[in-house]
Amino acid sequence: MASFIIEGGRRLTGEIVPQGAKNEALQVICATLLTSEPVRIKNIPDISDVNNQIRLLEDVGVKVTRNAPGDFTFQADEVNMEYVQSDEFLARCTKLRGSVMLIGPMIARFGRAMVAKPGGDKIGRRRLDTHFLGIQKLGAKFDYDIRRGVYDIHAGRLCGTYMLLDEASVTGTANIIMASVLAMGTTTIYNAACEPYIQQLCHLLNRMGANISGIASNLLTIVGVDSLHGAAHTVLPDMIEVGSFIGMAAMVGDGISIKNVSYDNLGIIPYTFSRLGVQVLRHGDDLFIPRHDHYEIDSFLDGSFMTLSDAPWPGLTPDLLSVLLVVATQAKGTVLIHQKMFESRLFFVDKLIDMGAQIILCDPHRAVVVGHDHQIRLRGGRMTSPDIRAGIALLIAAMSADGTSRISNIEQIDRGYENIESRLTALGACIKRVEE
Ligand SMILES: CC(=O)N[C@H]1[C@@H](OP(=O)(O)OP(=O)(O)OC[C@H]2O[C@@H](n3ccc(=O)[nH]c3=O)[C@H](O)[C@@H]2O)O[C@H](CO)[C@@H](O)[C@@H]1O
Ligand SMILES: C=C(OP(=O)(O)O)C(=O)O
Repeated sequence: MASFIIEGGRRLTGEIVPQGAKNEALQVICATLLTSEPVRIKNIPDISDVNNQIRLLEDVGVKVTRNAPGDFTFQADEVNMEYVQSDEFLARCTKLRGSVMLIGPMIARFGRAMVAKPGGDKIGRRRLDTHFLGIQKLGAKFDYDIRRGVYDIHAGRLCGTYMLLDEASVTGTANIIMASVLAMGTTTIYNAACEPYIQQLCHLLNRMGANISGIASNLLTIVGVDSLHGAAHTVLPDMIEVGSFIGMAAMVGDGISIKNVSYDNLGIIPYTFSRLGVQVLRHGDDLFIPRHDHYEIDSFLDGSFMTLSDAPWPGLTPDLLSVLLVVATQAKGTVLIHQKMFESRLFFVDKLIDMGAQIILCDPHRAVVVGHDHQIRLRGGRMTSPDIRAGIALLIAAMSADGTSRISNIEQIDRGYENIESRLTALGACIKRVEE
């Protein structure tokens, strides 16, 4: 276990470059299993979730070559399907959520996959119905092994079909797409998730020879092909990291440029920060966030209180609500943060309340934040990072606070933010990593 010790009150200034997107990298790495030819992927972030996913592929025999930092070639020409069934492999899969996306490509190409309960953030129920129902509809059979607690999935060649997903699950959609690209006939997925992560996966698969149309919409049509070939791909900047940096710059910045953000793929994120009164200035593909000594939360046109809530893309990603909530603690005004998708992601507000923030946790999904308008500063304290996004939100709170803070369980932050302490220290933060 490691902790961060943070000296609060420093103003940060300079330029920062976002890493490649974690959630996209987790998908496209799995897609390399769909061909025996080499697939080269650039801008892969050096974070623990993605490194674990790469290790899983290596474990099953995929040849992984590191061409340069963040630039890898994967070649799945000798996959060991015996090892996929081992307890050792299944235990490793439970370490991260992304491992669940090995099912789609494995069942499509090898007719066999195994899955135990995947890991990832402990943020409430995270069901897999959408994944399983979709892959079953394509013709796969699921047997549950009670003794081992794993699903054993078998199939001959999958058959394309129409399906209306019960929810626009991100990893579920990715899994079904990867299962259907090699199926016989046409698959139509309605109520598909369409985050940039999914769009990027589809573009890569098309470059590998797949036939996917409807990309960026919630209606995808996939005409199955007999085989896929090698291709190259570059992962987009991580929009959640960009959003985290916007929030950080608003709270503790003295003028911060966020470089090469791929603005068109940020969707509603910049606008959402502007609703809290944060100025997000666009210069080409960079963002500039000026120093904010004061920012004021908007109200709706009818004068009612602002609400920020998550929704499937192109709505607001749930992964930024924790950061938005922290930013609101120093704004002028009141906002309701409504986390609709996950039921255990707002409990971290207790720590912010201990630091002096004015927050009412109404229920597990909703918190009302009454901003201090910079009249009262947060106080440093001891806290633990319950999940990846609460972790970064607490780090931002600690950087803005008076005094010293200690955040433990920072392995959660390491899951999704590359080398965060040195990147923020380069901007003027005072953050030290200590092993416990
Ligand atoms: C590895 C990865 O890519 N993880 C992301 C992925 O997780 P993941 O793919 O696991 O999340 P899902 O999209 O499946 O669903 C998230 C939760 O939201 C609920 N739900 C989902 C869709 C919907 O329309 N309504 C609804 O309520 C689901 O029941 C579930 O409880 O998408 C989540 C939702 O953007 C993000 O928080 C995660 O960072
Ligand atoms: C919830 C998240 O990740 P995961 O789905 O990998 O747990 C996240 O990235 O905020």
